[in-house]
Amino acid sequence: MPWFGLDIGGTLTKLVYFEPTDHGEYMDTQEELLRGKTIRHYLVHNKAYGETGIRDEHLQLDEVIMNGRIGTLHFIRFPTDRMIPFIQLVKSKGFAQMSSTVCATGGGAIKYAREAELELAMQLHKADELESLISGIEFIAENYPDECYYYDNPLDDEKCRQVIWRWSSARCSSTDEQYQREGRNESGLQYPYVVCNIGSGVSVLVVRGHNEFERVSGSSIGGGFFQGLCSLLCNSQSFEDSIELATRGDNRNVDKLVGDIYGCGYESIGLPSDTVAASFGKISSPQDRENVRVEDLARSALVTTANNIGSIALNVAKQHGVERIVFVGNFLRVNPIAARHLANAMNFWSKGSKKALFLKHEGYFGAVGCLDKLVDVTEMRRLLRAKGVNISLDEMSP
Ligand SMILES: Nc1ncnc2c1ncn2[C@@H]1O[C@H](COP(=O)(O)OP(=O)(O)OP(=O)(O)O)[C@@H](O)[C@H]1O
Ligand SMILES: CC(C)(CO)[C@@H](O)C(=O)NCCC(=O)O
Repeated sequence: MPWFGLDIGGTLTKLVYFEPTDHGEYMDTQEELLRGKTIRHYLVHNKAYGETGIRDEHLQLDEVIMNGRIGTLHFIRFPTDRMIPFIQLVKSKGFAQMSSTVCATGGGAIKYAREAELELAMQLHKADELESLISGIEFIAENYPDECYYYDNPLDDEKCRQVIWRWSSARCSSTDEQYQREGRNESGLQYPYVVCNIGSGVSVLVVRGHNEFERVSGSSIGGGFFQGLCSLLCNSQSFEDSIELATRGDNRNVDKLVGDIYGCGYESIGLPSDTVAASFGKISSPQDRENVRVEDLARSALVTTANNIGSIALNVAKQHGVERIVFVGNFLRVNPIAARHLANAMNFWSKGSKKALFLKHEGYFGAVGCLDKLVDVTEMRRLLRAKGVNISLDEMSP
C-alpha cells in the first residue's frame, strides 16, 4: 500500500511518497502490487514533473521503517499556485483510485480540501501543520543520525565547516566510531528544544517533550518577505535567482553598520563595528542609490531576513531557558548564507550558550509528520480491528 503525505504551504507544496520495498515478506495483493508499480513508474522514474514539480533525489531515504513496513521515502515539491493543475493531473492519471491513503497538512489542506475531495472523489486525512512538523522532525532525527548538523566558524569563509550533531549524546563528530557501534536506535531527541520554521512566514515553537509543544512566537518577515523584496528590488524571477544574486553581493554597501555611525564599535554596549545598525540604511538618498548593485540589495534582503528571524528565535530560547534551536523550512534550501548568519548570531549574541542546529530535510518535515501521524491512526485501526471493532480512517481523522 503506497502512502502519501502532502504539506500544502503558502508557497510550496511538499509531497512525500513512501514506497514499500519489502513485498517478499508481505502478502500484498496483485492489485496492490500493480498500483505500486504504476505510481512508482511515474514518480520514481522521473526527477521533474511538468514545468515546476521537482523530486529532490539527494534527500531520498532508503530502508525506512513505517508501520512495520520497510520502504523508500521520496521527496517531491512544487509551487502551491500549481495546486489546481496538480489535482487535475492526479485525476487524469487515475492516482486517486490507486492510493488508498493521502494525508494532508498545511493551510492548503484546509483551503483546497473541497476541491480535492470533489475532483478526486476521496477524503484527505487532515493533520495539524505544527503537530506534523514536530512529528516529522522527531521521526527523521531519531532514525537518521546524520540528519542534524551545525556550523563551525560560521562566518569564516576559510574555516567554516558543517559538522554532524549527534543529538542523543551531544557528541559532534561524524567519524565517531563509538556512536557508529551504538547503531541508529540509540539516537533520540533531547528535550527541550526550540524549532524555528522558516517557510513563507515564520513560526517559533518550544518543544518540551513528545507531543508537548507550544507555538510561542512568529513573524511575517520570512521566506515570502525575502522573495517578495528580491522580486521588487532586483527583478529576480525565482528563489534560486535571488540566492544566486545574494551570494555575489555585499550587504555592507546597502546596510548602515555600527562602524559607519561610530567610526568604530560601540563596545560598552557590546555592539562591534561590523554589526548592522540599520538595514538598508545606506541607500536613503537618490545619490546613494545610483551605484547600488542588485547583488548587494539581494544580500541585504537576505541578511535582514536572517537577522530578524535570529533575534526572535534567540529571544524565545532565552525566555524559555532552552539551549538548542533547530532551524527548518525551505527558506534554508540552497541557502547556506542565511544558515551561517543564523549560526553566528545564535553563538555571538548568547555568548556561546545557545546552539543553532540545522536539518538536511529542511522543508519536508510537515509532509513526513502527517504521514507518520497517519501511520499512528492506521496502527490504532489495526488494534481495534483485532478487537473486533471496525472503523474507517475518515472517522478517525482529526
Ligand atoms: N523553489 C522555490 N520556490 C519558491 N520558494 C522557495 C523555493 N525554494 C525555497 N523557497 C523559499 O522557501 C519558502 C517557503 O518555504 P516552505 O515550503 O517551508 O513554506 P510554506 O509551507 O510554503 O509556507 P507556510 O508554512 O508559511 O505556509 C519561500 O518563501 C522561499 O523563501
Ligand atoms: C500562518 C503560518 C502558520 C502558515 O504556515 C505561517 O506562515 C506563519 O507562522 N506566519 C507568521 C505569522 C505571525 O506573524 O506569527
